[in-house]
Amino acid sequence: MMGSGFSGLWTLFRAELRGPFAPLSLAVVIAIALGGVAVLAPLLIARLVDGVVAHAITLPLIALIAAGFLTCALADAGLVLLRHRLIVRAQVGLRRRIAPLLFASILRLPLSRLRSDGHAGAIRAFDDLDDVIDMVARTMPDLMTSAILTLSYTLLIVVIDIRLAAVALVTLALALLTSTQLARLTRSGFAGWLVERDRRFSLIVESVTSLLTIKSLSAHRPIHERFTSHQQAEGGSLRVLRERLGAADAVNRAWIAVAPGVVGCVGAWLAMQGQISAGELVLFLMVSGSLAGPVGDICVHWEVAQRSLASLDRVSVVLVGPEFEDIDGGADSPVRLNQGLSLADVTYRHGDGAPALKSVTLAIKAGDHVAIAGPSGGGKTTLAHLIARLVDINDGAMHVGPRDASDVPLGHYRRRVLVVPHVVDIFSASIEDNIRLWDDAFPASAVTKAVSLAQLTDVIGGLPDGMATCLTSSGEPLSAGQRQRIGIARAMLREPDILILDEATSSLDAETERAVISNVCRAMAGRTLLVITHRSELASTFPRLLRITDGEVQDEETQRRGMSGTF
Ligand SMILES: Nc1ncnc2c1ncn2[C@@H]1O[C@H](COP(=O)(O)OP(=O)(O)OP(=O)(O)O)[C@@H](O)[C@H]1O
Repeated sequence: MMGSGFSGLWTLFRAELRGPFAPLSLAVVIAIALGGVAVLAPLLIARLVDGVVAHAITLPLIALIAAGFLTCALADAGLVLLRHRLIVRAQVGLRRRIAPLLFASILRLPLSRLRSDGHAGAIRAFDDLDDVIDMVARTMPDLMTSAILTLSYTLLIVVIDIRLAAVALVTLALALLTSTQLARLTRSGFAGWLVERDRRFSLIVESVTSLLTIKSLSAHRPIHERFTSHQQAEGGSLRVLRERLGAADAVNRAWIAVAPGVVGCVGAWLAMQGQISAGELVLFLMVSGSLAGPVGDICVHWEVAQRSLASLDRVSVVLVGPEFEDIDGGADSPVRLNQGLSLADVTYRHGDGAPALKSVTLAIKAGDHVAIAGPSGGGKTTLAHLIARLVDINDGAMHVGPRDASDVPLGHYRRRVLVVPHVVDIFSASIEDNIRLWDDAFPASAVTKAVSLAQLTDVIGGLPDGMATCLTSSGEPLSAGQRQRIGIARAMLREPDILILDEATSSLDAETERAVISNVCRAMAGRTLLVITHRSELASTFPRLLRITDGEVQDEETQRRGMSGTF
């Protein structure tokens, strides 16, 4: 029932969460005690009824039974309170430990996975995780408590009268069976609904982050219609789900409602025959009536568990899926990768499409500065991502010096080989944090130098809060070109062995671009620099030009060969 995702997640829970499971075990012990307390009240009532029938009732007996009830009620309330506290502790503990693991997993997912699944799935994984934690910490103990109460009441009615017990148990078993079977159907309904919910969520996020485009193109109406159609699709899947849940609930309640009638009639007949006393009949009716409560709860908890299991299927793919990158590998490695780069017969396809790079063979010597140009869609960014190992090559080989690039630990490789994209991701944080990316290992002087190389000193100096200025996630108050220079400063701070600028200065005016590129060339003297550009003036300032057209690379010498470093 619970699939391989469950076993993987369960192993993780067990390995990581010994602490939070301790309160859960206690909650189970309390559930057993609650089962014991629950049967005491009907026993006391039966004692009272039998006393009345036998004319043996006395005031001390009434007082004793009243005191017994009070004790039961206090014990029950105390145990329930304690159980809730333990469950909340377990829930909070599980969330505290598993959510960071999930976040770490998401950061380790290959880019191709995130692209193909869409970002909403990864973001929503945290909601899915909350569902799963609720199931482990709340639904399961609740289910167990209901099962223990059911068992206690069942034992009691079997002891009172086995014939009546058989009648009651058959009706309740039928209720359980049909409702749990129907509830299982709701799991696929939940899965369908979760997909539609994510689609709607993605549209909301994309629309909010693209407000400028929507406003400037007056596209609000069609976008709104798109939302309405997503909403309708989600409503449709929610309706299917609710109908299934409704059917399960109706059948469950019908069985539970019919059970006391059947038991009452058979019991009255047995009492008429003198086979059971009035007290026993009252006790039986009370206990079998109480039995309906936990049985109904089992059905409800089972339905809730179906939703959590649908969430579990999704979160286990992200949390314990097979594809993760070892981005911590070689964290302290001093090995430099400035030993030349070569690609032999390299082919790369995005998904199942046509190859974006076709049998590319090229060699770049250590310390070379090379321009890369070519028509849009030719494969320049793909080559950059491949060299930076943001994607894995399908065929062929890539070497850094004598070593196969894939033999270098990925984390170390990515720290030494950097790409600056033309759209720079900005975090809602200070400029300094955006450049450091919260890495305190860089000295302040290195940050100042990186800022200066990116021609940002005056820009930041002109802001009232300087480096402490907080940016929004869309980069305000910086201009597009200033944001690009934040990307350059990030790279300069990290002093890579191989740096690829992927149209990283495309938003700058010609003069500032010249100054930034000149600084970068100087800083990268003796290290490898690849500059992707659509500007022929910029490309012509490099001693070597690679032209990429339709996935094929042509190596062109520029007329200005020999000008490296004199940009
Ligand atoms: N994630 C992706 N999934 C599928 N195909 C992709 C993906 N990224 C790029 N492609 C395809 O790969 C080819 C090369 O794209 P690439 O981005 O490398 O071109 P480019 O030369 O950098 O273009 P531009 O100059 O416009 O930035 C294109 O045909 C593009 O459609």
